[in-house]
Amino acid sequence: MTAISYDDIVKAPKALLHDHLDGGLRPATIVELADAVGHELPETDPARLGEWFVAAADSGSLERYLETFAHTVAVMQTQEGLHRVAKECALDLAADGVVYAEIRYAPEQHLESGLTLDQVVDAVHAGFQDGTAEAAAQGRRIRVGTLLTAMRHAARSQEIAELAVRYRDQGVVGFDIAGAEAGFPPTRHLDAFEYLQRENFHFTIHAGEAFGLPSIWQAIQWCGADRLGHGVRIVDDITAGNLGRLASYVRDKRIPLELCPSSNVQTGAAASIAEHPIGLLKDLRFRVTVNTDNRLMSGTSMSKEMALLCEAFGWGWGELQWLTINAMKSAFIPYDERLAIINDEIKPAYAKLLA
Ligand SMILES: O=c1[nH]cnc2c1ncn2[C@@H]1O[C@H](CO)[C@@H](O)[C@H]1O
Ligand SMILES: [Zn+2]
Repeated sequence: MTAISYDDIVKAPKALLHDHLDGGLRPATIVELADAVGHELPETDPARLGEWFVAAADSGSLERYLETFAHTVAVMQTQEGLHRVAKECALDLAADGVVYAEIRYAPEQHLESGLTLDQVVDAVHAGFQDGTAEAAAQGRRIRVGTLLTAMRHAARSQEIAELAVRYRDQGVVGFDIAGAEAGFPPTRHLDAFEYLQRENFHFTIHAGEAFGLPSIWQAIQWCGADRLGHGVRIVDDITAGNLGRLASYVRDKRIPLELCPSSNVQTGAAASIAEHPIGLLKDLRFRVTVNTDNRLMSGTSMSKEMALLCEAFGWGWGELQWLTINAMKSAFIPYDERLAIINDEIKPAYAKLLA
């Protein structure tokens, strides 16, 4: 099999389920916005600032990785800042060949200058609308939905869950919790998850990234998560190819794993891409998806993550199609819309690549 080129991967349609809005800013935009609001940055040259983020996030600890977000969240406190970041996010993903994306952020982190939760969501959605329209005008079709995240150390999850449901017909497709995992089990937010289930709404939970099986078990069996954010530590329940009860449940129920290889290497959840459990989980036919998590902090993109996996595991178009269809099957938009993207866009494009 001939190796696939990075440029060809960029052109192939891709689907992205796990990407943080505040983890994907363009360095040059951070510099400009920080200047406007008087926020002090560790570097003011865009190229060096980009390198600073990757190096600082390359810490081996989720807690230290998360500290870098202070500099992105600081410049996302106005409607203009939020609008610009969302618009550029849609444009950057479209330019990378992403045709479907679910982008998450925590509205409660953007209230420091007096915006209301509704103003935050409205500004982000206007940005995504303008970004997708501009991408379409350039001949690139992308659909973007948002997930509203509640911070797991905070106590606003019920409020954010209600906000997500209120905006369900205006671009919000799901809910999530994020932040430091150890010490903050998902059951702290059980009320919010029970509310979302009664509303027939969708949610994913960051679990099994910096903490192991108990976190995954709670996310699924107590909270009812539709998908697992990361979930990579499910391998702790697999011994020499034999699945324990929790790993079996996750595989049998086809619970999607939102795996983020580069991010996991930075936070110490995996030693390297080549040693990342994604290889094993794919061979065992879990519902594996590939994601960027934070493009800025990992210096990555969907195409880069896929290229890294092709290089590490010898994967080709067959595997990339499988990952892409897995992601579309696991998306939070209605079934008929998912099917249309799979049948009208993904399958025809990969059929040509596979030919
Ligand atoms: O991989 C991750 N694990 C846990 N929390 C994360 C990760 N990436 C980002 N955030 C957190 O989610 C917030 C909202 O987007 C970010 O501000 C960051 O604190
Ligand atoms: Zn994440």
